[in-house]
Amino acid sequence: MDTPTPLYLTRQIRAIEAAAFQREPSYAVMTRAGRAAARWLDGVAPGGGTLLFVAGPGNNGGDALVAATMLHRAGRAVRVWLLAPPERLPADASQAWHDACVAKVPTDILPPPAPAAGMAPYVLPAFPPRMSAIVDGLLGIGLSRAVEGDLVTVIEQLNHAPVPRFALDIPSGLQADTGVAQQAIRATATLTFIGAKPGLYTGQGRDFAGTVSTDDLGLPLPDGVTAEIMLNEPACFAHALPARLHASHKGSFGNLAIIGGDAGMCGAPLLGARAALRLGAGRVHVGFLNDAPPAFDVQHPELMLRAASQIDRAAMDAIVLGPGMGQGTRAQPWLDLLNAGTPRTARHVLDADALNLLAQARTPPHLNEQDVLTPHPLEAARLLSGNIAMVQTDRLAAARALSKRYGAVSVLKGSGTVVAAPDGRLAINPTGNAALATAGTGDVLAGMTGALLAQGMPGWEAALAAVWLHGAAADRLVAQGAGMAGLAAGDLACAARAVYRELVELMQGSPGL
Ligand SMILES: NC(=O)C1=CN([C@@H]2O[C@H](COP(=O)(O)OP(=O)(O)OC[C@H]3O[C@@H](n4cnc5c(N)ncnc54)[C@H](OP(=O)(O)O)[C@@H]3O)[C@@H](O)[C@H]2O)[C@@H](O)CC1
Ligand SMILES: [K+]
Repeated sequence: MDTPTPLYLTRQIRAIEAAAFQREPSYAVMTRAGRAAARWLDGVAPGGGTLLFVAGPGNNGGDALVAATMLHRAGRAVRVWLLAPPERLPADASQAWHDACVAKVPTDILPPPAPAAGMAPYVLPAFPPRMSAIVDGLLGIGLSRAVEGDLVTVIEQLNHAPVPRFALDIPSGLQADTGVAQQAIRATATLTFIGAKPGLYTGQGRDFAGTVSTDDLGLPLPDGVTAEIMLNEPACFAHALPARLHASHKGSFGNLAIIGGDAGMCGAPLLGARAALRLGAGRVHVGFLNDAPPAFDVQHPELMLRAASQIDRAAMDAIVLGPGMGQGTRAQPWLDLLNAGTPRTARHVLDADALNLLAQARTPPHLNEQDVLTPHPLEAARLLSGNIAMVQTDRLAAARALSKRYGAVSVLKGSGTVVAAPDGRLAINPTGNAALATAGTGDVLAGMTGALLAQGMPGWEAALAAVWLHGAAADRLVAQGAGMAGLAAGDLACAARAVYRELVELMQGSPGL
């Protein structure tokens, strides 16, 4: 199994670059970036037409110029639009411009976009005839402020061109550390240099970056740079997946209770419980807060349904609090039981209204690194006494702050779910898609997390595995034609089971489930 992919913040990429520039000329590194880009474009960009390279005022434009020159020399039809005065380019980009001119690459120098939109809108020239793709070398990790003025119009026009767009390093306008973008190139695919960046995978990154490939340009990590953020891949959690020995019984795979289901919301804990069953929990109980709990689940009579008050808390290995729980008087005592001084054995997953109650708690409950919080951005904002914009502006920082404040693993849901541990570990999940934007998928995730905790996985690995499997299940369903629109949360459990089985087979080399 591959080692997990590290994600680097801009300051770390700069440190790697700086160390490299001590050993070799910076233009040699740019040449490698341009060559990597040329090779990549040769493989992914449609042939038979002109590749339009759009180069900006910095070294990202330099990468584009080097790639365009190499492809031109190799006989591909290219054209470069330089949206900056050549005499003001930084040294390496200037060298790349010089080399492009010497090689007689077809180029046009366009007026630099003004920082504030003028009276007349900035209109790009007509695209080259038979243009087959646009290569985005406008802005890279040197993005220092929001995209404004004429550049907004330029990006809009490029985004409207009816051809694929290929971004070099990062789609122009996307913030590499956070995945925030007001306006950015909407790329079909991105080739990122030196190391992958978190902003390509979370927030708006997934929508703008398309398929991401990485070329490390052969640069080693210098002393003092360590990966603080990982891409959540099986290598991050597979070692902790529960083993399933032949001589085992239902007690070997844990007791899980899902507590919730106040009046009118009985479906939520059932969704979680069904998913937990499919992820291997030994016994799954559902404790309903409403007065008339259903006697059994027609779809899954294996589940044990009862009033929440009849759940034997001490017998549980894991408890999920929150699906359909509401914030009524029957819900609060379940949170109070988490106060310091109240003994408990079960690890807890807190979801939905359990999180809203947690946010209102006067005395913070006693949570630890074996417990998992699964907020969406609004719940996270409440937990951090902030607002959604604050959370979404830096999802990594928000997830880290949640874990620090509450002492538990936190799973900040949304595009590019972020998982944080109280000790500072961070991961971004690459699986999942917009089909998950439907009611009940959060209940399913909470149930899956509870199932893995009940089977003894540590909090960090259980959260990573549940998030990855949940997203991979949605990806599989969509690939099979179930969605994007219309995927039902209840569809996820069996797909997650199939993905889980394949993962275990991959790990063990034989059917494990
Ligand atoms: N040197 C090398 O050998 C290597 C370089 N590499 C490549 O270089 C890239 C980094 O290059 P870079 O540092 O020059 O920054 P880049 O992203 O091109 O942009 C800077 C320019 O944009 C401007 N600008 C910023 N924000 C703006 C905004 N909102 N709206 C408008 N303008 C804005 C900014 O202006 P300023 O902030 O200075 O006013 C400045 O002029 C990196 O992503 C990778 O592709 C790698 O291949 C490794 C080898
Ligand atoms: K770019």
